[in-house]
Amino acid sequence: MAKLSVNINKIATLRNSRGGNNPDLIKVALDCERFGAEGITVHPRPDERHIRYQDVFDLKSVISTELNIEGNCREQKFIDLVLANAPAQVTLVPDSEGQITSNHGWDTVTHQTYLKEMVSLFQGAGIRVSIFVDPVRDMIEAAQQTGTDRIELYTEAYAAGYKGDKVKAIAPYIQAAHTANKLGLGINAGHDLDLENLKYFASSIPNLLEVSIGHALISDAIYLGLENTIQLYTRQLSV
Ligand SMILES: CC(=O)[C@@H](O)[C@H](O)COP(=O)(O)O
Ligand SMILES: NCC(=O)COP(=O)(O)O
Repeated sequence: MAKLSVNINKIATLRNSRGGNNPDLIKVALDCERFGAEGITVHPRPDERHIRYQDVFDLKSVISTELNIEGNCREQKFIDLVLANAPAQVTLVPDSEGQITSNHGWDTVTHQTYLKEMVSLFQGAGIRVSIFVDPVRDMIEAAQQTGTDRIELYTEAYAAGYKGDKVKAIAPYIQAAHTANKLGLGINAGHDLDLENLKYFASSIPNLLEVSIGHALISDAIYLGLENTIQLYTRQLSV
């Protein structure tokens, strides 16, 4: 069964909107674990508009599940943050400056030499590495050449297509998973996964190891409560 890693960026966004400590990010992370999440994901960005760099240090010292730090390794501050905290996993995402949210995977063909260096740097510090990619065969094959442990499939296109034609929407992801499995790459996935589209994704992708979910899960928690919501999401994964 794939693990659920809860992305708590949105909790930090809410907290930062008033400058105080409400909601308390650390308490929410610990509660996510208590309610059944098997990992905590954060995606700090240089403007610290949601997760602050200090949050990562604070989280690392208290959480007991896997910490997954996502972000742009072109930023030296990001590299330093990851190395200083040695999370279970770092996910390399090619954010451009000022981007509202992630909107594409790495071009692992063009940037293969650079990514190889990054993978080796983080693995040398004992950190598992995952590279955020679109479900495209060439990108997955080139990702494997970097020495990465895993890929994270960028699921925005799946989520957008799910309502219209879910069979068509999942097809490139199944192909991508077969390629990754053949190459011995672990498979994570994330972006815009929600209570409606998660079960079909999880049951269609062979050897899915982890999903990271933030926006929809935190939004659902407003109506359903955090404990109930996390349990509903983990239930979708038990396929
Ligand atoms: C890589 C990815 O898809 C997520 O980490 C997403 O970027 C979350 O970031 P926001 O919460 O800022 O949208
Ligand atoms: N890696 C994806 C992630 O952490 C959360 O994405 P979203 O659920 O906020 O779209």
